[in-house]
Amino acid sequence: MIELRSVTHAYGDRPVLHDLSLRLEERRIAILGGNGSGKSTLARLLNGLIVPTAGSVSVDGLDTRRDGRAVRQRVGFVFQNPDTQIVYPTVEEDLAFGLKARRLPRDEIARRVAAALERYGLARYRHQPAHQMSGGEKQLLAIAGVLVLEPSHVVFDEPTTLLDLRNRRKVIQLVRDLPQRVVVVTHDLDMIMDFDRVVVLEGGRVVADGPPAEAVPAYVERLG
Ligand SMILES: Nc1ncnc2c1ncn2[C@@H]1O[C@H](COP(=O)(O)OP(=O)(O)OP(=O)(O)O)[C@@H](O)[C@H]1O
Repeated sequence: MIELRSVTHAYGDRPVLHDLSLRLEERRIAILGGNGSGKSTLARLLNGLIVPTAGSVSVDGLDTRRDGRAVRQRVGFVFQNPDTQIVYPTVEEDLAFGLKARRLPRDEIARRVAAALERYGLARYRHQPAHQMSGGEKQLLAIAGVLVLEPSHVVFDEPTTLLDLRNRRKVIQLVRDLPQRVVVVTHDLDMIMDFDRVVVLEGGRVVADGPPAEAVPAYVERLG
């Protein structure tokens, strides 16, 4: 479970999240909100990429401020732009990078990389330079690079924004099939219609929170 207790976050002296308290227990949770409402800030708080100015965030009882490293191992984070995430020249090396950093045994790394290449349809790109892939392929690689680490929660920041229809569908299906808890920041309403919970932010505050059938119309009404 991910829990936020009275979380306020400010950049400099400008607060962008105000006293948020949330228990994220459902399996698939979406964060909706207009531009600048604080969605990415909230997402980054969930895996300790940033820590709150006031209040606390915990993941399975681990505090992001105190146990940042352990939290980041539990909570995978997929950035909107895969270029931020891809670090290694070839697809295969990129997938192995995070596993090597965790000092897993060599044969375990090879096994996990081979399985990920297969599962995410990347096998034929194995030896290709990652920077030569298309935007959609890179997004899949970035997602695979996070999932290969087998996190117990996965946070996605606008995963379908840069994708064409085909890759968008692929990513939606992939997210749908994940066994982990997923938290998705998105503007893509189709993606979240079967989610368990939708949290709507406006001006750094929660203005709607419930199943998609309730929260999405509330969001659309507020934006319109
Ligand atoms: N690193 C930063 N330094 C200063 N201000 C920031 C920083 N990151 C975000 N902000 C500001 O905080 C506010 C909330 O930003 P955030 O990225 O969390 O919103 P968002 O809801 O994800 O927006 P969008 O839908 O446009 O991506 C914005 O006004 C933004 O300009």
